Amino acid sequence: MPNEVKSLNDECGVFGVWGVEGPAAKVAYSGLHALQHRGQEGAGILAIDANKRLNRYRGQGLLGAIFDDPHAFDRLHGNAALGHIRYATAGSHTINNVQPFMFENTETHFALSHNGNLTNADTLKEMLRKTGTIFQSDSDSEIFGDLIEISNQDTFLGRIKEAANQMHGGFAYVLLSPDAMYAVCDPNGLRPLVVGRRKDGAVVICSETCALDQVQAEYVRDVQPGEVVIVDDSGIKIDHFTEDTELTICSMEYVYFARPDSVIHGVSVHEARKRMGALVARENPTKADVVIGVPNSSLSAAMGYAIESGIPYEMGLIKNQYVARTFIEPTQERRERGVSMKLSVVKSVIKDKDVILVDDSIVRGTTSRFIVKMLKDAGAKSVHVRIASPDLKYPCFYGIDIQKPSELIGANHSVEEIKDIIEADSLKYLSVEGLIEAIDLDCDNQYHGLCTAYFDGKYPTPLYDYQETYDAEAKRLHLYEEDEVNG
Ligand SMILES: O=P(O)(O)OC[C@H]1O[C@H](OP(=O)(O)OP(=O)(O)O)[C@H](O)[C@@H]1O
Ligand SMILES: NC(=O)CC[C@H](N)C(=O)O
Ligand SMILES: [Mg+2]
Repeated sequence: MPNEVKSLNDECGVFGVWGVEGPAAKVAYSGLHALQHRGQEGAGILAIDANKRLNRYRGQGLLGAIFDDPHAFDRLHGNAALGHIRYATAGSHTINNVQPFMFENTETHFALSHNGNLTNADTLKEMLRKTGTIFQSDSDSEIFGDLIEISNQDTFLGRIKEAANQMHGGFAYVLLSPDAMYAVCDPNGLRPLVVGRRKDGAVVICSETCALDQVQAEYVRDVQPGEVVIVDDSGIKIDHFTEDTELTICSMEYVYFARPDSVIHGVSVHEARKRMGALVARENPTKADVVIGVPNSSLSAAMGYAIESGIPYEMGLIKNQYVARTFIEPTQERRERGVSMKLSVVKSVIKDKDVILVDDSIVRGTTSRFIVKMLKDAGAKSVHVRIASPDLKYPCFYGIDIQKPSELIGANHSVEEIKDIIEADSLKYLSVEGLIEAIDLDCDNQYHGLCTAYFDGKYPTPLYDYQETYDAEAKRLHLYEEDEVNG
């Protein structure tokens, strides 16, 4: 496994490219490299050769290490390729679950890469099992391909649409067949997916615009909820599998997951984070000597906080560049070890100072508890923790690995208790209204275009297979009652 430390699990990255002048697999590799922050558990690239055969190379760990094998690209010929970076939300951490998945039983063979999490995967698997489907993995992602294979529709596009209508939850899929590349986005657009075009005419569909930049592709458009985008030698066509759509893209993409140089639905992630930091400062004015961020994800928010408050921004924490993200790590023990190997204090910045520590989120509390202690050990007079997103109390079922409320410190403790647990002098979060204002999507639906369920429990869809377990655990943790009290 990679030398990776992350407290919030990432979301998976997908990258597809059609019509490259030259080997498409190399373009996919570059694109996936820019998406590595979205998952560190495994990666794969598949290419379609001149004989329309699918060839794949995949492995566990970081992309660079997997493709360091001198023979990795030996069979990856052709002008179209599909890649995936995995961070597991469903299924085991095994090589069988590393994507792209290949489907070669039908006359139309194809491959797929998925970012998201299906909320009715168990029900669909049960149904598929009865039709005789033999699964190649225990991941939810392959279900789309299995549904396409059993569909009776006449055309491949018809089969894609029929299958997409049976799935619920978060899904941003890219599919590749010898005839075309397709992008399919769930009716709420929970996960990001963008289309771009290179100078050689090749079309790219991937999770974030930072990967478009990496492969010199110009942004064309975001894939919208319910859409099927079809790319073939005649160009890009837009279709849809449903018109019953409502954009509620994951707000955590803006808070934490996406790279700051990405733009999602017209909003720069870096600028949104700066506004989150500025608003948390405005909502909770506090006197202090320095503002510091927690590299990497909260640096934009810390800058925004410093500018708004007028308190100098300083580099109080250093991140070891050879250790990766913490939330993404699959076990708590590895997360804790990860944080301690990852961050260190610049003592001259901290000693005898009242410090504002800005982080983008508290999930399990591993990171903040550790950092506050480090800052105090380095001589900080006081440490005021400011979180540039609201208190994270509710699990996510759409593609982030926080499915159990019991894992979330915010679900189990009040803000006052969390402040004591992390031994901070004070602790404040951004309000949900502040978060919506900071992201400022150009969307006037009831959700302002965002899924904020992790903070307010307002899930934009039914939870299907997860509903019963969620209800039981939420009741046990008194989440509903607390919200009623809070009005
Ligand atoms: O409360 P916790 O469970 O510790 O999780 C929250 C922390 O995890 C994330 O950073 P992470 O270390 O994953 O990645 P980063 O280096 O990209 O900021 C996030 O930015 C918080 O710092
Ligand atoms: N983070 C993701 O998008 C995960 C994809 C898929 N659900 C898996 O577990 O592999
Ligand atoms: Mg962080």
